[in-house]
Amino acid sequence: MSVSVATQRGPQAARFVPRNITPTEEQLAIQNATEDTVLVQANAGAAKTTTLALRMAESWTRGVHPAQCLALTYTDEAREALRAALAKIGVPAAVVRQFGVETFESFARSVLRELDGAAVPLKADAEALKSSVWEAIDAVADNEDERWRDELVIPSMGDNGTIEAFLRVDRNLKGRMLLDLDEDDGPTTPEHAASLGYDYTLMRVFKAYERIRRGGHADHPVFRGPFDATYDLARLILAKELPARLDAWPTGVKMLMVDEMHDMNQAMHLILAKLLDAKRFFCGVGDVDQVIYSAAGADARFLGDELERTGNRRIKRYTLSASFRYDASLAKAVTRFKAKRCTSASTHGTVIGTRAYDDGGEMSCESLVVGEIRKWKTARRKLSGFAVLLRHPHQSVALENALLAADIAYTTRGFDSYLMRPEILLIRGLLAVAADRFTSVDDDRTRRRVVEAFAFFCNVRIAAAGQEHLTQHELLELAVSAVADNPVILADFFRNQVLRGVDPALARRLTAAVHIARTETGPDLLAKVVEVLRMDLLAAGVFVEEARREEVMGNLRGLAQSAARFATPADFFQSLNDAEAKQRSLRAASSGVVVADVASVKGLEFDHVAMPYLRQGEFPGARGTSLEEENLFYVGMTRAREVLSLYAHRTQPSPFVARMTGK
Ligand SMILES: Nc1ncnc2c1ncn2[C@@H]1O[C@H](COP(=O)(O)OP(=O)(O)OP(=O)(O)O)[C@@H](O)[C@H]1O
Repeated sequence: MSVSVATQRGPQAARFVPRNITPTEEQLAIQNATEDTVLVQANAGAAKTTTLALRMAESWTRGVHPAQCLALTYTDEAREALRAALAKIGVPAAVVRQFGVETFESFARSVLRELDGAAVPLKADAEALKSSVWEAIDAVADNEDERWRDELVIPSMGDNGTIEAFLRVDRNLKGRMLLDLDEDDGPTTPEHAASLGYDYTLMRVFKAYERIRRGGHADHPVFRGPFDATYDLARLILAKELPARLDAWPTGVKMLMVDEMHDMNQAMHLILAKLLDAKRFFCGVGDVDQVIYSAAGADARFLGDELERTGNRRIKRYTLSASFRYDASLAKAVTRFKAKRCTSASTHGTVIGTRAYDDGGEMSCESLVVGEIRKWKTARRKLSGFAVLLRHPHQSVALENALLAADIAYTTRGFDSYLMRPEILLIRGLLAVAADRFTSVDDDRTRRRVVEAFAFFCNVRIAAAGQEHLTQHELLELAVSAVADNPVILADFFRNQVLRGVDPALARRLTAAVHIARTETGPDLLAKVVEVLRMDLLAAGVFVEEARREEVMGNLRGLAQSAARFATPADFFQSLNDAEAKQRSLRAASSGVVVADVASVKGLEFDHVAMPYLRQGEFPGARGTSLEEENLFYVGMTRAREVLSLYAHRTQPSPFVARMTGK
């Protein structure tokens, strides 16, 4: 029978004594655990990250150099949360810096760098990967050896929906490593694709795409997408091709940790299992109900017995039974919402408030949130302890406007301020042309981004006599800099480069949009500009993901509503510039409230969490799978320490609210 050494020795065995908290018996047991493989599965806020930090600090106190400790996570936010927990329990900043705290991806990149030889370019998003996907589609369409041509559905050029579907398959196949693990290593057939649950064409495209990405070399890709380093390293491990001697491999690491282990997918698991081939301590923590990346293959089973099944380790499970973050009332709400046991050990109270909001007026959602923040401010509480969590970025337009009008400083996480989103910058550019007032955008970086937005959405081809030796990219760079540095020439740039350098139909739409902005006034003006521009078509031309294209339209609807309050387009244009300047000065003066999407605060906590816009069709959103939406909501509500404010639509409230409050 295995008995935890910590239980035998008791709490006094711990050498590291934390600041700010008094560890419980359960925490001390993990802090002192001597088994080599420790797993902790516990509720949100039950001190998983803190206890991992305690374990790291204990090892350091016992003489393990912090650099011999490596903690891996999936996201940068989780990395940040672990470093914050180390600091909170009193580990000196210099020591915190020396601990290895990496994402699987950054770890994989650092290992592969040694093998790659030359640097492999990173293509960070769907827009950057798009051309390679089209190349792969062409390769599949042109393949004369294709045996199941009738089964292929080749999309037409420009169909971003295909790119989105492909990238989803790409991420899922790589996260799950389905093709790599598949015993049936023969050619891809329609039956084989169907048996794995994928579309045949997309599977063919995946194979072609990977050939292109590898450029004919097994071990030196031409580029990598956002999670490709994890996949490439996992493949090498699976094929037993990882060189035995690698300087970048963390041979000297004695302690290995994984935080937020529910984010693990097969590729990450292979890397972890390889790291655990060597004799080193392992502690992993997670919460199966916080799986929000299943599209990338995240699977709660990796918190199960996978390590025992695939390696020669015996798992010792420890528990952290109660949450310290929130009190019994919120723990009860978690029990109701997730149908699981959740208790609290918190010494502070948590108030859950629910307000009904209307579509506009004094009881609009943003007015209510602003009212709550004002109360918080009046009580002299820190604004940075107040987080407003949104399900969709477009919801920030009305909220940011309300915050600016109320002189409340804020920062955004997980998305840009709406003023800096490309579609809003394009509209700002058109209004600047119409009003001939580009000079009143006082930040040159914003002016650059406005000009770039023209190029981005309109696919402008720059003509420059005498500079034919330059590429389009270089010409565009020169044009952008020239206009940003000398804003009075925006109108010339628009007339001579944009209107002449784009498709004639688009030129007509752009001209019509500027004409409306010059000649018309009234509350519907901006909606008309957006309509005549056919922003939906422009968005479809550049954004791969449908959700992103919907965000564009959502952002513009929000902008049109804001515009309705202004007498003329010039006034509205000026108000956006003023808002930007005000946002900067408020931010410089004080750290503000946090406006974030839920995923970007996973692992973090705030004294006050506000969740606005809880309406049917918004949260849960129409798109996501219901379990993932439910997990997102659970992550959001469990970020709160003292106050959780929920704002539910008066006539169409989100069903999640009733489920958690029981009313
Ligand atoms: N023994 C303790 N006494 C009081 N507070 C504690 C104790 N241990 C941890 N905490 C506090 O409880 C809160 C939640 O801890 P932590 O963030 O580690 O939880 P978690 O389980 O990792 O959360 P999540 O599931 O959201 O990632 C933090 O404020 C932490 O400082």
